[in-house]
Amino acid sequence: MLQVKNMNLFIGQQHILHDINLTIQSSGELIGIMGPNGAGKSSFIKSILGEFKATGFAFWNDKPIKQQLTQLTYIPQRNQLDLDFPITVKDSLITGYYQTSGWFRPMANEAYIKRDQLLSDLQLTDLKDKTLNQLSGGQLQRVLLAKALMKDSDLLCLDEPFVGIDFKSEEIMIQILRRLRSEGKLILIVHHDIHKAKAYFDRILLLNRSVKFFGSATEALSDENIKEVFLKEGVTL
Ligand SMILES: Nc1ncnc2c1ncn2[C@@H]1O[C@H](COP(=O)(O)OP(=O)(O)OP(=O)(O)O)[C@@H](O)[C@H]1O
Repeated sequence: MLQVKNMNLFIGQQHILHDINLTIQSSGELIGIMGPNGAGKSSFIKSILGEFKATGFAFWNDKPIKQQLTQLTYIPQRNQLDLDFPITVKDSLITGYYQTSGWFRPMANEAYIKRDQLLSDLQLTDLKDKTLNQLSGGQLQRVLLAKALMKDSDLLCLDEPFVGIDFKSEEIMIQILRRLRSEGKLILIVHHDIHKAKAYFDRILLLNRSVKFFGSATEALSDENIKEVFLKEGVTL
């Protein structure tokens, strides 16, 4: 269960998040976090994961999230990554394994098996010897997901994973995310494309500095909510 209580975030003089209260009781769900540009969607994810110093509380299964960060998965926006370090796809997945197990533990055989399975699941096997800076946006996003899945966590947070990627990569990723949902994982995805949201998400959190709506994807994206949350800000659909 994810619980966020009285969360407020200030950056300088700006009040970015206002009194966020949210409880997500779930045994496997895809949750979209949506709202107009500048609504605070990324800030919300960063606040619950302790990257931004918000007031209030964020709990995962009744324990503060900050105390269990190594067991949770966060995939930031691709444009926030430094791709200058020439690491290969296959080695990148190994760093994902060490992030959970600790750098000084020997690499277990099962980790290699898991890596090869994930490379196959995300259709990356043919790209395994390429360096990350040789990949297209969609290929790189698939690598980030595969790397994150080297860790076996029950809460996954992805920030705009589908922006600027090819159709095939999006399809491969959504199939994997649905599989994770069926395995009982809670998956939070910051997303902006209203058209695909109903097909992708079970529930949607509409955010615009405060919680505007939280409920089924169909209800969240009613004409009234779209007008209220998105169009007021001048966003064109
Ligand atoms: N590191 C930061 N320093 C200063 N201001 C920030 C920082 N991160 C976010 N903000 C501000 O917080 C507000 C919300 O930004 P945020 O990126 O969370 O919104 P968003 O809903 O994810 O937007 P977008 O859809 O455009 O990515 C914006 O006004 C932004 O300028």
